[in-house]
Amino acid sequence: MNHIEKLGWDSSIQHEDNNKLARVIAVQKNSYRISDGEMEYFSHLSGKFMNQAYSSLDFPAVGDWVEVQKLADEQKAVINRILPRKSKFVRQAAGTKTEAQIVAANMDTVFIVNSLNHDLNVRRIERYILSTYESGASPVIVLTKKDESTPEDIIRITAEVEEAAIGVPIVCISSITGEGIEELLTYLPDRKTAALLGSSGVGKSTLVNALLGEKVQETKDIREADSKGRHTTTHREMFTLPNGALLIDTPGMRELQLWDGDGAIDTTFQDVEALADECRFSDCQHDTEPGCRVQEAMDSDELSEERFESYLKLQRELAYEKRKQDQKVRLEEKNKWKKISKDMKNRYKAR
Ligand SMILES: Nc1nc2c(ncn2[C@@H]2O[C@H](COP(=O)(O)OP(=O)(O)OP(=O)(O)O)[C@@H](O)[C@H]2O)c(=O)[nH]1
Ligand SMILES: [Zn+2]
Repeated sequence: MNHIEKLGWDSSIQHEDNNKLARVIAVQKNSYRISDGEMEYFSHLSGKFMNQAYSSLDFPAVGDWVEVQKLADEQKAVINRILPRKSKFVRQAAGTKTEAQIVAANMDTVFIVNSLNHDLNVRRIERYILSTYESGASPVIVLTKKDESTPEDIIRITAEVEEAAIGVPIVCISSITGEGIEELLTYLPDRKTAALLGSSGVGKSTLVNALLGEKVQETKDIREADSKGRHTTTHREMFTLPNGALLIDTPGMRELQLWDGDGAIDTTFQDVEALADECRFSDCQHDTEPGCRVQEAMDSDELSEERFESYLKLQRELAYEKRKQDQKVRLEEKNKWKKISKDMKNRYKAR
């Protein structure tokens, strides 16, 4: 097997020189740790790359495949470009600015991690499922801390989640006792990439350690004892598991804003969409129209009102985000041309 295949490279994709390929395994402040499956390199972006990067989405993220120039003796490399992404999980960065951030790239599966024992919010899970479909990956729901939950709680919570996650696998695990880990591994085959996503404290890093069989990720208890007061996973990283799968750990997200929404809402809310298809009027607003199948389903408790509310809310939010993005794209396009024309003027002056 080729070295880069160990990192999940799909060898059916032709590349002029496999020796120039590497995968981003960690993003630090101004550098990227990359691997070619044999060796790790500290790398930075080439000048040309920097000149052509206009938005945060143009910069490398964990899981990205990059084309590089290696300086093997020094374990350093220069990144020349990012290869097209087959999937990417995008979220709005913290703060108020509309700046998108890629949390993980080129993953096959997203593990939506939630803890069974506190603060489980099905509406938030719906949001994550939607974003996962948007990302181009398949969702799997992981409910952690099974060892701290009663069998009754597990049954009740799983049923609740099932209702909001139609067709999405659900796995209950404990990283302490190892329960459910075997089942989870069936979603983590050799050379496939998965990303762990979920709020802070749900047990992502503990799971990584359990899967690796060693402590590589600092977990909360250690961090709390740490006098420096660090309290979140500071560097997200990609790990190769003993079975050959690749796993991306990400820092906990407080909130998840929606990004782009093509078709993802239909998949996430296929039950609601199927009902809506049966309304008498094709432009039914599911409000007070006669022959509304959605209202009928809510009256007979076939569909929960909370789920329908959530559907409407996410739809509104998507429409809002879409407008905001369109505006941003227009602005970026304008700035890009401004920059290009300035570059040209400078070059002209230099002659
Ligand atoms: N009982 C029990 N506790 C767990 C389990 N998994 C994680 N924990 C505990 O939950 C706390 C948070 O776990 P972390 O792994 O640090 O959570 P995280 O999701 O990585 O958090 P961030 O890095 O902030 O995103 C720690 O105290 C863990 O020991 C589990 O399966 N059972
Ligand atoms: Zn209707």
